[in-house]
Amino acid sequence: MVPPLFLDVRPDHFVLDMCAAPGSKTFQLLEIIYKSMGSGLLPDGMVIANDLDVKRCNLLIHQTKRMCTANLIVTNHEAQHFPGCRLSKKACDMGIECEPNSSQLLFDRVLCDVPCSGDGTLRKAPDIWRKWNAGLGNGLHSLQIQIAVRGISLLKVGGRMVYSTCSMNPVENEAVVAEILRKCGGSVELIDVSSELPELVRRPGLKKWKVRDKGLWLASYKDVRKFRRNGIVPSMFPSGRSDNVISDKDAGQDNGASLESEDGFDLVEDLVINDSDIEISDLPLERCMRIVPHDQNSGAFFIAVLHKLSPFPVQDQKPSEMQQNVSSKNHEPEENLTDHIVEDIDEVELNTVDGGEEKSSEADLVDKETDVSALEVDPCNTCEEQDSGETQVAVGGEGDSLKARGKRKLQIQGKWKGVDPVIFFKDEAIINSIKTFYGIDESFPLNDHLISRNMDNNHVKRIYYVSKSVKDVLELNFLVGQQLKIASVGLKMFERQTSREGTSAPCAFRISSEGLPVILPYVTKQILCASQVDFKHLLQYKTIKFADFVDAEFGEKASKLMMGCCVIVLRKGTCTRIVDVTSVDACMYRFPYYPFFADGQASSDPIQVDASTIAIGCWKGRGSLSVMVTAIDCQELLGRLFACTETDKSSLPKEINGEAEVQDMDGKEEVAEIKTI
Ligand SMILES: C[S@@+](CC[C@H](N)C(=O)[O-])C[C@H]1O[C@@H](n2cnc3c(N)ncnc32)[C@H](O)[C@@H]1O
Repeated sequence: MVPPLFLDVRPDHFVLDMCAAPGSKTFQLLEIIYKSMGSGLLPDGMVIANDLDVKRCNLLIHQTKRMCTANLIVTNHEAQHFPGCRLSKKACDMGIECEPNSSQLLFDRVLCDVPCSGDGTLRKAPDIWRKWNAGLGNGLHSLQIQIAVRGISLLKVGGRMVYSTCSMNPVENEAVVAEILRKCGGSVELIDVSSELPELVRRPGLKKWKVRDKGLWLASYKDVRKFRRNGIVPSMFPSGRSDNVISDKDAGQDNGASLESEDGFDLVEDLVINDSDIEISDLPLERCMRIVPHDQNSGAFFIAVLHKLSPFPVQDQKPSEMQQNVSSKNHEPEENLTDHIVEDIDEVELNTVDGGEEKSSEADLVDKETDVSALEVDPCNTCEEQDSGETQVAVGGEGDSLKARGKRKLQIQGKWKGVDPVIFFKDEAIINSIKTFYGIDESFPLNDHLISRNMDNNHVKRIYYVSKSVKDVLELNFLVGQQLKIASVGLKMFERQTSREGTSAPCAFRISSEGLPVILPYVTKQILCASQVDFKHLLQYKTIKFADFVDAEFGEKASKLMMGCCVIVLRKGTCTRIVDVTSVDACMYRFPYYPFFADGQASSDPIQVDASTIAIGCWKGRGSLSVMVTAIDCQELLGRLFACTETDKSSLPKEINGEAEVQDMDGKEEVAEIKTI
C-alpha cells in the first residue's frame, strides 16, 4: 500500500497504473483521486489500470467495481508496449483535430509496480522459500527495465513515477533504477523522499551488490561466462558497464558450473570475491527505499521515486544517430550487443514509420505511429461483436467528413478481437426517455458521457457513464485508431430492464446500483423516502404489496410512481445503529450532500442526501414494490443497518411466495429470491 502514497496524486491527475492487477493499488489511487473531492462530485483526473493478464484484469475490474467510479479505464496491454496514442502530424494535416494538449496521451503520474520474483512476500507466502532462485529475478530484469522506461516515456515533463517491487533482490531493484537513469540521461532524476511519510521506517538503496548466476557470485560483467552472456547483462551490475569483458577463451572456461543443481543453488564452492572487486554505483541509489520485514513487522519491498525533468534526449535525435549513440555508449562492437541493447535500437527504428520527417516522440518509442491510413483498419481485423452495417453511432457528431468517416469506420469494425467495442452512446430517444423518466436535473452532464459496448442500439443492455477526463481519452483513442485495448471503462449507470408485467414501463432502462451514487443527487422523479420499518421490510422480503407497507402514505405514494425503476431512500434519523456500511457496497453509501424533492414535485420535505445516505434501486410493479439489490447485499445491509441476525429472521412474519416481477435482459432474476408478504 505504500508505493501509491509516494506518487503525490492529486484529483486532477491522469494516472497510469502499468501492472495493475489484482488492483489493490489501483483502488488506492482512485481513492486518493476522489478523496479531496466534494463527495459525489467526479474528479477531473482519471486512472488507466493496465495488466497483461486477462484473468487478473477481470479480478481488477471486480475489485474496483466497489469504487463506483466513472474515472477508470482498464486496459490489457504489455506494459512495455503500452500505446502512445499520439496523433501523427499527417493526421493533423489531413484535417483531424489536433489540439496541442489533446494530441497525445501522457500522464501526470505513473505507477510501475512491476512483476518481480516476490521474495519480499515470504512471510505471507512461505512457499517462496521453496520456489525462489536467483534466476527468477535475473529473468525479469530486462522486462522490468523495459516497462519502467516505457513508463517514463509516457510521463509528462514534471511528472512523477514510482517504481516498486516486492523483492529484496538488487538485480530487480537498484540495478533497474540505475539503468533507467543511464538510459534517460539527465531527463530523469531519482528523488530523495526522506522527508515524505516520515513514520515509514526505511533503509537506503544499495550502491553495491553482486549478481548470482547458476550458483556463482559475479562481481562485475567481466565475470560472466560467455555462454551466460545472453542471460546476464551489464545492467545487472552496479556500474552497468560491459567493458573489460574477459576474452572468449577465458570466458569459455567452466567455473565448475557443471556441478550446479537445477535451480542454481550451491552445489559448487562459491568463488571468493574480494570486497574490492565489487563495483560501486556512482548514481545516488541511496535515495531508493528498502522496507524490510523486521523493521516494522511488514513484508519487504522496494520503492524508487523518479521525477521527469525534460523530454528524453532521444527526442531530438535521428534514429541513425541514436544507433550510434547506443553502440558507442556501450563501447561494444555491434555483434556483441546484448539482447537488451538491441531492443533499444528496435524502439528507435520504429520511430521512423513516418519517414523520419517528424521529430519522434518518446511516447511512441515502441509504437508505430498512427496516420490517417491506419484509421482505415483492415476489414479482417473486426471484432466479433460487430455485426450490423448500420452507422447509428457518431462520435461527437462532427461535420468534418474525413474525421467522421475514419472514426465511424473504426467503430463499426472494432479493433481488438475478443474485446467489445467502445461506442459513444448517442441515441437521443433513449437518453431523453431516461432523463424524463427519472427527472434528471439538467446540471448533470449526461450527453456525450454515455458509452455502450454494442454497436446495435436496439440490443444495448448496459450504458456506462464516463467522466470528462475519460471521455477525452476515449475521443483521442478513436482518433488514433483505437490503440487502447479497453477491457472495461466507466461506471455501469443504466441497464435495460423488462418486467413480467409487460413492456408497459415508460423507460426501458433502470439505474444500476453502481451508478446510483453518482446520479442520485440529480434524480428528481421516481424517488421516495421510506421509514426504517418499511425499508427493513423491503430488504427482508424483497417484494411488498403497496397496501402492506406499515407507512400507508408511503404505500400510497409508491403506488403512484410510474411503472419501472425507482429509488428508495432510507429516511434520515431512522436507523437504529450508526454503522460502517463502507464494505457492504460502496455504491450504497457514497452520496453527496444534495437536497432534492421526493416524487419529482416541489415538496416542503426535501430529502437531504449526504455521505451517510442509504438508498436502493427498486422496481415499481402493478401491485407491489420489489428491491433490485442482490440477496447478498440485502442481507449485508440488513445486518449492518438493523443488526438483523439469523435469530431475528426467525421471528419475522411468515413469507408467502410471490412472483418475481423483475428480470434483466438475460432473463436472470436480479433478485435471487423475490417473496411477497
Ligand atoms: C506485482 S503484480 C501487480 C500488483 C498490483 N500493482 C496491485 O497492487 O494489486 C504484477 C502484475 O504485472 C502483471 N504483468 C506481468 N507482466 C506484465 C507485462 N509485461 N505488462 C503488464 N503487466 C504485466 C502481472 O499479471 C501482475 O498482475
